[in-house]
Formats: sequence, structure tokens, C-alpha cells
Amino acid sequence: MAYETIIVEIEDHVALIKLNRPDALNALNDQLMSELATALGEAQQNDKVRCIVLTGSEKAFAAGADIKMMSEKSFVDVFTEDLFTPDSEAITRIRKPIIAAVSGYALGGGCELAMMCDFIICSDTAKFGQPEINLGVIAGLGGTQRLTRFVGKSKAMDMNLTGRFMDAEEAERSGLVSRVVPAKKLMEEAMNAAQKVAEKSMITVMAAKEAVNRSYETTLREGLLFERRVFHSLFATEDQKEGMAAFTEKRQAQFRDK
Ligand SMILES: CC(C)=CC(=O)SCCNC(=O)CCNC(=O)[C@H](O)C(C)(C)COP(=O)(O)OP(=O)(O)OC[C@H]1O[C@@H](n2cnc3c(N)ncnc32)[C@H](O)[C@@H]1OP(=O)(O)O
Repeated sequence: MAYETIIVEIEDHVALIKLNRPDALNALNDQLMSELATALGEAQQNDKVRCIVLTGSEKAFAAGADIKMMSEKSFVDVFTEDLFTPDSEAITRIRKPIIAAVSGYALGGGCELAMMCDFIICSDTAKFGQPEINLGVIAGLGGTQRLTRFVGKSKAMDMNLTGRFMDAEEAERSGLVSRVVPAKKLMEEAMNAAQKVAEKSMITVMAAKEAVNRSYETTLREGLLFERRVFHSLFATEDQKEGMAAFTEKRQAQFRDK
């Protein structure tokens, strides 16, 4: 399928999805969000794809929802048509792993989009923020909910109430991102991480993703039980036999997703 606001490339089992609205710092309009959902759905269906990397430009991962589109709308418009808060499940229900590679601004919906991914690698130029307060609104795609789970109440309140930006160093220190790398190395680092994930058993990767995500949705007791059940169930796979045999035989495992 031909896209106008994103670019999709598939190489070595990794789908690289690049947000591409350079004149608006990748502001998230309806078309971009719909094309992104379609591309992710296609990556999920494509057997050649084992990991997905989502990125933007050097200057902006995404500067949030399209303010020019929002500015004319009334409460009745946005409430009745459920505007500007697309169902994040189009992204979070993707079972293959998604890595966000963030350079420059990840603000408002851009920060929220990065947080919907499985982990975030950012460049030392990255700036995260929930500046919606400056527009007379609040975050609408997880900036008060996911961000609080990532960085805790105090920092999430600070960012949502003052609208200040968090730099890469603070984002790593606060647990929002997993790694910070020099801007020039960002894509290499993200693609290498994706390759590492792509080498694993897809069944095990999907199970690990589901188990970690469960920790956000349930109690510790239920989460630990879920983890234990999934751990036990993986002993029914050929990939568990292969992984453990490879360790014993001191060789590289050859996973077959079975
Ligand atoms: C998801 C939900 C529910 C809500 C939201 O996300 S609300 C949006 C939250 N985001 C923001 O408030 C950030 C808005 N942008 C900025 O503050 C600045 O653009 C900046 C700090 C990211 C960068 O500033 P800079 O001076 O370097 O660049 P600009 O001249 O301001 O921008 C270049 C170009 O892009 C257009 N732009 C930027 N962000 C958006 C946006 N969110 N929506 C629509 N358009 C955006 C900006 O207007 C300019 O284009 P023009 O020169 O044609 O006006």
C-alpha cells in the first residue's frame, strides 16, 4: 500500500516505520494515525517481520496532535465524533515488539505514541513533554496515565501541570527511556536492538511482551501467577527444547517459532 504521511521499509525481518510530515514536525493528524494503524496491522500479518521500529525525523519524533486541526473544533464536535484521541489499541494490540526510536521533540501525542511502544531508545537531542496545558487542554492519549506509570506521580504532575520538557538524560534517569545514544547513532542502535529481538523465538518474545504488559493492568499477585503460567506453558514449545539444548551443546540456538 502507498502511504503519504509515513514511510515503511522492511529489511532483515525488521519493519522500519518512519513518520513523515516534515513541514509540521510530524504532527499527528487523522491521515497519519490511520496510515500508522494500517502499517502496523500489515507488519503484524507479515511473516517476514519479527520486530518493528517506529521513528520520526532528526528534529521531531512527533510534536503532538495537529493543533491547527484541533483549534476550530467545539466540545460537541470532539465529544460526539470522539476526535483526536484515536483508539490506542490499534498500536498496543500489536503482538510483535515495537521499539520507538526518538530524536528531537516527542511532545503531547508524540510522547504518548512513544510510550505506547514496547520500549524507547532516544538520541541525546530528545525532548519529551506533555505541553497540552499551554493549549488549555490536558493530555488525551495517555500522558496522565502511562507517563505516571513510567516516571511516577511527582514528575508526571510536574510535566502535565507546567508543560515543561524533559531532556534525554532526565528521561533515562526517570525510566521513560531504556537507552540514550548520540544522535548520529540512534538508528543504528535501534535497528541493532530490533535485530537482537528478531533473532529470538517469536513465541517467546510475544509471551514476554504480554507478561510485562500485564504488570500494568493487574495486581502483583495476579501478574506473578500469569507470568508463572506462561513460563510453564513455554515448555510445550520446540523452541524451549532448542534453546536449552543449544546452551548445553555450547552453540547458537536455531529457533523455529514452534
Ligand atoms: C494527542 C492530544 C490529544 C493532544 C496533543 O498532542 S496537543 C499538541 C501538543 N504539542 C504541542 O503543544 C507542541 C506544539 N509545537 C511546538 O511547541 C513547537 O512547534 C516546537 C517546540 C515543537 C518546535 O518549535 P520550533 O520553533 O522549532 O518550530 P515551529 O516553527 O513551531 O514548528 C515548525 C512547523 O511545524 C508546525 N507544528 C509544530 N507542532 C505542531 C502541532 N502539534 N500541530 C500542528 N502543527 C505543528 C508549526 O506550526 C510550524 O509550521 P508553520 O510554520 O507552517 O506554522
